[in-house]
Amino acid sequence: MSTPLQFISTSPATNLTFSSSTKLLFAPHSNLGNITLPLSLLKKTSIKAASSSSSLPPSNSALIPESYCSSSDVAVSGIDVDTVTEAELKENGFRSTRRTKLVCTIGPATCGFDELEALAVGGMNVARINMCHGTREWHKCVIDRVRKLNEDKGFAVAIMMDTQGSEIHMGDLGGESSVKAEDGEIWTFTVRNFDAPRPQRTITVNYDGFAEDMRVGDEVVIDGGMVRFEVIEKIGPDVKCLCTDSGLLLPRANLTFWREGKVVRERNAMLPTISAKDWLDIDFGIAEGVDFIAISFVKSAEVINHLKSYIAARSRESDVALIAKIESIDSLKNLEEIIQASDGAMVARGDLGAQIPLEQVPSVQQKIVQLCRHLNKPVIVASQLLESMIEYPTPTRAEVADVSEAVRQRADALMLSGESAMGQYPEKSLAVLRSVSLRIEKWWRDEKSYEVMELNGVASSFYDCISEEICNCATKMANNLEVDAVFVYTKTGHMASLLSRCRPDCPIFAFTSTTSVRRRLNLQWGLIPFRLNFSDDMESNLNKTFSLLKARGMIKTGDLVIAVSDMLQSIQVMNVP
Ligand SMILES: Nc1ncnc2c1ncn2[C@@H]1O[C@H](COP(=O)(O)OP(=O)(O)OP(=O)(O)O)[C@@H](O)[C@H]1O
Ligand SMILES: CC(=O)C(=O)O
Ligand SMILES: [K+]
Ligand SMILES: [Mg+2]
Repeated sequence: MSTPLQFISTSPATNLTFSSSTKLLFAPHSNLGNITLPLSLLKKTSIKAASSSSSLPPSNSALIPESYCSSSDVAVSGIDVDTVTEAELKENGFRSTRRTKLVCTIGPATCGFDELEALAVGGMNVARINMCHGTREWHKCVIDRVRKLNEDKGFAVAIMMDTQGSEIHMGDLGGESSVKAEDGEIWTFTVRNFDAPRPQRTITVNYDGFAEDMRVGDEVVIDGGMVRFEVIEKIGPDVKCLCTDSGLLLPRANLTFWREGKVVRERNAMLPTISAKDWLDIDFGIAEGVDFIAISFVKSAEVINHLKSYIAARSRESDVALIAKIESIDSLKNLEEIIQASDGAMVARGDLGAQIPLEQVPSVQQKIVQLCRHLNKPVIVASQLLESMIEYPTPTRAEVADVSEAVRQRADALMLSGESAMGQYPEKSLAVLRSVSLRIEKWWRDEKSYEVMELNGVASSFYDCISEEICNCATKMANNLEVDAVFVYTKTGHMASLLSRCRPDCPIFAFTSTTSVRRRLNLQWGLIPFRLNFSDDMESNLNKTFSLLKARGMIKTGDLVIAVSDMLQSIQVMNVP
């Protein structure tokens, strides 16, 4: 079997002049040095959006002027472009666009239209809803709002639904947002339900076998160590515990149990990964057409495969991607097969840090990030990235260092949890993630000092193998020739992810004909996804793209581009005519 492999150099490329493209390389970016003034960055964004279309008046409620980014605009131009990326490209040039993607958990602090819009303008690529909290009606409302904003304002925010999972957790504190437990206090953990108000210093637990399974002397660890108790007495359904480490108890916080210095796992092992409530939430997610479902406390590849066949049976059209949350000891034991079976993974450091010693979390994070890249699956680093910003407007130095490390590891995406769900400074937190990402990405490009990762082959067929080689070569050429962008024409998104996996120095413009593929690509490092109708004729695809993007001021004559496609399996190098 032979597949035609085209290696075309179109005429403008035969006399390549690098000077014009290299000038773009390190365009000064006034924001980059500023990681402690997130507010000014957000202001800058709104000015930027307004000024890039100078004839339009700035809108006061919307950060991007309405007429600048209306969906009719998008339709007329024949290409769906993310208005936030477009503004960023125009201002900073290709080389300085952000490569690391940002996920924001939506909660009471950010569920309003204005707040959601501010996050989208601030660079949110994916909105996460956590089914541990809130009602399905509440989540539906958030999904509808994000969709409406995408439609009206030309954003491309994808939606990720995160399942509750069936680990053991506390009840909801009778509506209180938090309760303080102090050292030396005696609290009761119980499986009883209360109709009347919850008695003082009483915590309900969702696991019926709780009182039976506990032993005097066991340690009860809340939310991975935010609060600790020691079991002192068992009385029927009640377990009396002494608080040994004071702290705030949050509604539905996770519980782990330690005996003789080790996590007790037997009882967790008996719980299903996907609970009855999770199945209903998954049905809801499929019906709402969410882009990603993140599965909490995955223990094996089997559950992912099972869910995939369930989704396929329920809806042939559905192409929801499954993200495996790595947050338990069991998931670490079966790491490779779980990631292989999934469409991506999340390093869920919150619960993970409750199950393994905290000092092991950094090396496990690096291992998961690297493994995901080898296996060509997007990976999200999550939890406590900017925890102090729930309360304070600036991050700690240690938090900035943690974010930097995740960017340096070249994770696909970073995630905000409480910072954006219920914190006081959601937009500032996002601005910090954005500016730290940009700064570290630029630093690594300038230094060229990052370790070159030898990537193993991932192809499962000869055809795939060709695609993979094309992407590896295109990346090498793009870096050596210092091109402005790689263009990829991809139906399924696969070739775009193979390019992303190589982490090239320039951004990747990914053209795909379906909206759902485009939104899914939003999670992947360095991809700028566009929706475009294209044919099998690369020459006409390129001409069409060039004229559409030139008309929008996103590229200009002379820009150096490498184009690859998964229809023709070709590589072309050219200057924009
Ligand atoms: N939809 C929501 N409604 C109310 N509060 C929420 C909502 N989503 C998140 N929160 C708040 O934000 C906090 C952090 O959110 P996050 O999604 O990280 O949840 P979590 O409960 O810590 O657990 P996990 O991420 O492990 O499921 C939560 O503890 C909760 O207080
Ligand atoms: C995100 C999540 O579930 C965790 O960190 O535990
Ligand atoms: K969850
Ligand atoms: Mg978790």
